[in-house]
Order: sequence, then C-alpha cells, then structure tokens
Amino acid sequence: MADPSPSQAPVVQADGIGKRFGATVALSDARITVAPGESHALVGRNGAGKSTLVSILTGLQPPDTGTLRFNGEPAPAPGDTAAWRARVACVYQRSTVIPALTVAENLFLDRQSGGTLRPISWKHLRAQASQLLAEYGVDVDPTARAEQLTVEQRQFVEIARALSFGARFIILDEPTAKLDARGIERLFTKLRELQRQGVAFLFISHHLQEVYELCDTVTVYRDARHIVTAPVAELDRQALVEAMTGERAADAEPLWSVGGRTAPAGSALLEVTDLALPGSYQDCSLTARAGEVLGLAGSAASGNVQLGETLAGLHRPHGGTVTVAGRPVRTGRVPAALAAGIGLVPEDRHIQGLVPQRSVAENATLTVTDQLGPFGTVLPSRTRAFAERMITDLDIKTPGPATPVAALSGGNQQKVVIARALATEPHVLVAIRPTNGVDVKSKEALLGTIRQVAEAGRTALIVSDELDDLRACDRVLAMFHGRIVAEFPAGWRDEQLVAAVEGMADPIESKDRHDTH
Ligand SMILES: Nc1ncnc2c1ncn2[C@@H]1O[C@H](COP(=O)(O)OP(=O)(O)OP(=O)(O)O)[C@@H](O)[C@H]1O
Repeated sequence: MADPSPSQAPVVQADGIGKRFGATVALSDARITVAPGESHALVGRNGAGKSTLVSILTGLQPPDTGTLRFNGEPAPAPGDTAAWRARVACVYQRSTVIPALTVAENLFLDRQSGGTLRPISWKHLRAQASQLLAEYGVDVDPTARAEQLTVEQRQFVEIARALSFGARFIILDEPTAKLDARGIERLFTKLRELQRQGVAFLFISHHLQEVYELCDTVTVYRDARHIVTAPVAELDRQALVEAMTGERAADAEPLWSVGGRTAPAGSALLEVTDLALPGSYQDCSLTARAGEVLGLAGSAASGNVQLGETLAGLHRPHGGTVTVAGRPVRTGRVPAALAAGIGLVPEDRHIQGLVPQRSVAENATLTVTDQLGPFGTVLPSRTRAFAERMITDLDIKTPGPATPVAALSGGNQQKVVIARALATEPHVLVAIRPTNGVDVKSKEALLGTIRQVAEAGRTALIVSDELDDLRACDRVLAMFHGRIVAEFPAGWRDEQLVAAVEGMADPIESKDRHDTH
C-alpha cells in the first residue's frame, strides 16, 4: 500500500521505542502517534519516561530501539539540526532563549543570512523579527532583551521561532508551570488559534484539568511503557489517574484537604509587620501560628512569591519586621533566616536548588551536614538513612540514595529540593509552589509531608496559586497587586478565592482579617 499523502500522514509516529540509562529502563516498547492539527496530551507520573520521549522526538538523543517517522518519512539523521527543526520544536519549561540577547537576535540566531563575510544588518534583523512576531500575533518588542520578557512572552517568542523554522508540530513540556491563570488562558487561546491553522501539539502537563480543557487525545505512560491512548472525552479523570498510577483511585478529589477544620490555636510563631519591597509588595502583615499551615495565594504579579522569598532572606525589604518565636530576624540575609529557623523550598529548583552531579543523599542533606556526625564530620550511614527516609516519605523515584540527582526526572529532582528544606527541621517552612511539576499522586504525599511540619508544632507557609496546594492550608491569605486583600479560613469555595486573587475580594472576608494587621 502506498504511504498516506504527506498532508494526512501523522506529524509524528513513534513505535517500539526503547531507551535505557545504565540499569534504568526509561522507555520500553513505547509508542505515540500525533495527527496533523491534533492536540495530544502525554501524561504520566514523575519518572514515567515523558521527557525521555521528548528528547528522542526532538533528535536530542537516539532511541536504543524503535522507529520514528515525521509526516510519513523517516526521521532525519542525528545531528542534522536544520532538518529536525523543520519537523518538530519543543517549548521547554526551561528557556532556550539567551537572556542577554534581544528578541530579534534570539529569533534569528544561527541563521543570520548573508554569508560569512557580510556583516549582520541589525536593522534588517529587527524588521524581519517584527514581521515574524506580527505574523504569529505575538505582541513583543523585538529590541527588548529576552531577560526582560515575562515567562509568557518568552514562550510566545519560542513558539514563533519554532513555527518560523517550518515546524507544524510543537511539543510543549509543562508550559503552564510558571504561568498564572490569565497567562494560561492567553497561552491556550494562542494554541487553539494555531491548531485551527493545522499546527499539532504534544502537550505535557501534570495539571489534568488542562488536558481536558485543551486536548483532543491523551496518551498515558507508566513505568516506561505505553498504557493507553484514547480520546480525552472517553477517559474521565478517575480513569486517567488509574491509568497513570496502576491503582484504583478511591476518590480522585480532592487531593489533600483540611475541609472545614478550624485553624489550630497555637502561639504566634512567625510574625510579619508592615513589610515592604518596592515594586513587589507593600504594607504586608501576617501571623502564622505553631501547628498551622498558612497559604499565601496570588497571581504572578501579586508579590506573594517575593514576600515568601523575603522571609527566607532572598530580598532585603525596605521596611517592616519579621520575627520567629518572638525573636527579630535580620532581613535580607539567607544565613540569618536559616539561623532563625526559616527553611525555603525555592521556586526555581534549577538555579537555587541542587548540585546535579552529587547524589540524592548529599543533595538532600546539604543544609544539615552539622547534624550528621560529631565535630563536623559527615557519617555516610546517617546521610544515607536520612535520604532513605525522604525517598520513602516523598515518594522519590530513584534507584537509590547514591544516584546522582542529574539522573532523576524533573519531578523527582524537585522532591529532593523539598527533602533538603525539610532536613533542617525549620520552625517556619516557606514552600513556594511546592507541587509544581509533581505528579498527581506525589502531590498527596508532598502536601502530607508539609502538614507534618505543622503537626510537629511548627508552621508552614505555602506560597502558591494552585488550588490543590491552597486547599491543604488551614487558612489562606490572598494577595493582589502587592497587598494582602483577603483572608479565608479552610472551607472556602474555589470561586471566592479565585475572585480575591483577581482583585475582586469580597469585602466581608477582608474585614474579618483580625490577626493579620
Ligand atoms: N540522563 C539520565 N541518566 C540516568 N537516568 C535517567 C536519565 N534521564 C532520565 N533517566 C531516568 O529515566 C526515567 C524516565 O525519566 P523522564 O525524565 O523521562 O521522566 P518524566 O516522565 O519526564 O518525569 P517528570 O514528570 O518528573 O518530568 C527516570 O527513572 C529517570 O530517572
């Protein structure tokens, strides 16, 4: 039989894909087929093999076994970058744009025409960039440096760049991880628009509701294998979670909720008064009690992340005070915050989190080496024991504690960062978007571990815009434009909190905020 015509052939068809890393089987007889103009989700637990498949589909590494075809034709030769780029592009969670270069330079990097001897015409470059951005409806200044762009703008630039190479197939690897609700809405609008023009997507996300919102088809991988491919409409959330975990889901919703439980009335452990960081937030006061998990909700521009980071010493505020257990904390210095017992799960684990070539055990204990042996020595047995406990508690998928962190999947690396913050047994744990990138089942374990911090008589502050994270809190403060605008005891309805985060707080909730002033 003749091959299907190029317009009907799948944009990608991978069959029998196998890939090993040493003893680890990352993919085994895996497959995926994406039709032109299709929006196809790929889901699976942390370590299921999704990123490995992406690296194979984009030509970054060859599979050990299997076949790969684009538009009905065999994949390009390894290393033929131009040919790969014309078939497939990937927008990663981590940016591939170069921060110090302008948007125009980023768009035309590697392909400034004119031959080796002709100087680059910057004017021409800018004009071309403007035209390209306009063509894909991307409203970004081509002369802006990439580092000045928001995550959303950066992703749009990357999508425009991908399309300009001719690719009609784009892989989006957790594109919403760093976007707030409005950013996600705009991204989805753009993707739907491109889909109508025939562009196909492979969409990877741990947010299952996004899969239902955006995708036509879903493929589930589990433990390196293909489990199911089905129209999204035929697989409800429970069936999807069951396919991902291989277990019967007792009750898929909610993941972790304190329900209508009243906030425990411990003593005030963390007190923040009139804290201000110009450009980010102002007049912020709050109290978190021993035994309490406090949520700090807000969209990207709300200042909630900066406030959390300030508590951990990452920013020097211009005014206000922070005390832990009644003792003032010197602000603007990480060692001072650590000494005061404030631990941090940072937002960007790649930059602030880990030493990739060191083992899981070493990374998990980097902050507590003084507790692992007498006189500053580190007893390997204790490091190992601590790491083993964390691997179980946080459900970290790794061959063992001695495995380098670089060999773990993204979500599992993230759990190591959380293990490290917990290792110090902080009085106050500040966790910024702690379940970002973590699969639906591990979220449960992780939020449960944060709850244990409170149950041990300490306090945890969850800074997030994820409703699942916030539901695990005893009380939630909502921030909008740099101010705390409302407070919600456990038991709030989604739409109430969403409204507050969008700046439409119900004045009743705002008035009831007695202990935050
Ligand atoms: N370079 C590597 N060296 C060793 N093992 C690796 C390497 N890359 C991936 N693995 C292993 O392969 C398996 C699949 O990892 P992969 O990154 O594909 O998972 P994933 O589904 O993308 O997970 P996540 O949702 O956490 O991003 C994991 O067990 C991981 O530890």
